[in-house]
Amino acid sequence: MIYSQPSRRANHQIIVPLDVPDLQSAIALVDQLPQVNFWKVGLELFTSSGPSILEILKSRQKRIFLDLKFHDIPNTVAGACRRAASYGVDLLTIHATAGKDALKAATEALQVGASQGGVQPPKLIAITLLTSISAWQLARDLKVPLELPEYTWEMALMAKESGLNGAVCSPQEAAQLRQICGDDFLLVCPGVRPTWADQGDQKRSLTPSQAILAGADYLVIGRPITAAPDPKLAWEKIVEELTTAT
Ligand SMILES: O=C(O)c1cc(=O)[nH]c(=O)n1[C@@H]1O[C@H](COP(=O)(O)O)[C@@H](O)[C@H]1O
Repeated sequence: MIYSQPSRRANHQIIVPLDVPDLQSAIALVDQLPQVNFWKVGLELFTSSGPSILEILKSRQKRIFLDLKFHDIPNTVAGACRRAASYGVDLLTIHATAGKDALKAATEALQVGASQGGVQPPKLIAITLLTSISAWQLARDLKVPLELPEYTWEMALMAKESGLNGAVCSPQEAAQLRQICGDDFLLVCPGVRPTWADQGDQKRSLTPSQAILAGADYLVIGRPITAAPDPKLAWEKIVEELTTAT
């Protein structure tokens, strides 16, 4: 089944990563692209600058995807999730391969952390398989005997059964995950590349319009926008593509 989203939502469906080395560069990017409603704070920026960027984004009424990709034993993951939930962010990531016990501990810890912080808990979404991994690498390097699509379905289903709100998947798997996991399971797709952008290290990509038509709720699009000669123009081209496609 093909899903489509109302076009007026196009500029709310794009999440732009702040993949920059420090707070100053992050603020400069946020200032350069006031049209962006949803920003992602990931490992590079959080490692260099800690949580201060979160308050800055909130003071500008931006939505926040805190992409820390937790992957550890249940007790450690739960502690990290309690702290992360207290920040009042919208989305938070954990690797599905942390396993069922860690996923369940994470979902429970979010409730505790959010109530301690007096905020709403974030939606917890599981990384199924990084979009930089090809089918060949999955088999040869990671020694996974399942076919790649099946592996991602299994990871998404485990996440759903463990009480998570959604998954991060490549747009190439979005249509099947939507069918398998249902309409109320969030699908967040990185690895999105307009036809005019470089692939970079992404191995399983589709265009923005293909990803939305496949059933993605949100698209994470970084370098095609942030490394473009004119980031504002690149953003507008992608919004236009989404608006005409849906
Ligand atoms: O969790 C993520 O956001 C993520 C998962 C994944 O499987 N692949 C992936 O690329 N990402 C993130 O999505 C962003 C993609 O950036 P670009 O490749 O520049 O569009 C980066 O910030 C990655 O950390």
